[in-house]
Amino acid sequence: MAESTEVRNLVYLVTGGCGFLGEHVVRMLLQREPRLSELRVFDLHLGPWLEELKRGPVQVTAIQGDVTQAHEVAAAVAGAHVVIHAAGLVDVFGRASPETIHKVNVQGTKNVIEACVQTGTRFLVYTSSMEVVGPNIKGHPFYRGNEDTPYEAVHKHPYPCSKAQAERLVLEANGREVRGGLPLVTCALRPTGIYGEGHQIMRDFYHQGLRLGGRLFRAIPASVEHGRVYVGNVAWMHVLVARELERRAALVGGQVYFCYDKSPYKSYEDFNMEFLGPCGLRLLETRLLAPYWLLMLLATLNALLQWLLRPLLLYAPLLNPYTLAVANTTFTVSTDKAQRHFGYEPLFSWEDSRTRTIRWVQAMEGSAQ
Ligand SMILES: NC(=O)c1ccc[n+]([C@@H]2O[C@H](COP(=O)([O-])OP(=O)(O)OC[C@H]3O[C@@H](n4cnc5c(N)ncnc54)[C@H](O)[C@@H]3O)[C@@H](O)[C@H]2O)c1
Ligand SMILES: CC(C)CCC[C@@H](C)[C@H]1CC[C@H]2[C@@H]3[C@H](O)C=C4C[C@@H](O)CC[C@]4(C)[C@H]3CC[C@]12C
Repeated sequence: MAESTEVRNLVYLVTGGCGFLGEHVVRMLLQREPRLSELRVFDLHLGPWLEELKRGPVQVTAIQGDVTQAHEVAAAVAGAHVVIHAAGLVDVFGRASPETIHKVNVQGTKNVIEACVQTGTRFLVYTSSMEVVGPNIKGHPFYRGNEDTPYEAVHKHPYPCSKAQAERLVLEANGREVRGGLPLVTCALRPTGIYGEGHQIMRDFYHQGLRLGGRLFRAIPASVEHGRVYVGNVAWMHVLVARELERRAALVGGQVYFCYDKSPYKSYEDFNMEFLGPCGLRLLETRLLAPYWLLMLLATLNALLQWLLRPLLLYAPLLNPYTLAVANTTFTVSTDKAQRHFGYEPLFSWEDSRTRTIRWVQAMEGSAQ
């Protein structure tokens, strides 16, 4: 809990503050940023849970707004000391058009940067993604890499393209003069696959398992490692780096940091089973039944069906050629840059992260327990 002895004089703005990660960032700020006086939560869709937060010592201001609307962003940013820009359109399933993804993720980020410059806000943390690096569509493994590991980043899909462009804009804006004459200080955090309470895809896998009589079928070889990080630790990294941006501006400004913790390196499905297993699901081995070529065929068929059905309905299953390539390519990070630069240590151990996530799955409606 925040210590009451500190002077509360800082105003923070969290864009996307009602999303999966955003909600954790909001709650973490309230618990762990003792200098906070006002927390502005900006989102296209406001969550009802915000109401309960308004009873604490920090003024919580809910702002229903759209990052693609420059004037709405500028109004929300004006007077804020720090902006954590987590709003984004996370879509690798073809639900939104490439134009919409670009508008929200790239134009939205431009609007946030310009708002900081115009209104005099000096500190900006951007939630980027591992996808600005990879996995690339060539299937090159990124094995326990760090921020300096060379990798052929090839962006074709609209989502990673947009995250890479937005990240570049944020980093290039570091040092720009903001209203009042002082320099803007920016950095970007790159989470790998985030998991934890509120994770929609985990929810989808769980419900799919229940529909299949408590079974899930292995599609990805167990040897493919996929980087995962607990949402509470990603939120903590945001809070910590936001706090340190002023004190360590010369070191942290313009930098990128992978988000990491002590979560084990496993395949995407084996990792999910760490939570879904204790909730009653089993992962069945089907390598002989579903070889890679068959999965690719199904993924391509899904893409074709999506295109054919688009005039009638939205068909957007989890499996498509892009998600198959991401899930089927090793991408894991091993780094201590955030620890060296701003003293980050994971707040939640792997055991805590696992327990919290299992409890959340168990509490879901229709639980197998
Ligand atoms: N989930 C992951 O595994 C993951 C991994 C790496 C990076 N990220 C990044 O983290 C950020 C948060 O992702 P998330 O998983 O919490 O997704 P999410 O969809 O749960 O949250 C995104 C939030 O942004 C809001 N938003 C979308 N369009 C908006 C707009 N036009 N104006 C204002 N708000 C808008 C949504 O309403 C939502 O609340 C994103 O920038 C995403 O790219 C996520
Ligand atoms: C082959 C299928 C059975 C399995 C499909 C799983 C697939 C939906 C998963 C696998 C990997 C997941 C992505 C990965 O964890 C990292 C990110 C980065 C982040 O910025 C946005 C989400 C995303 C793309 C995950 C989406 C879901 C993926 C592709």
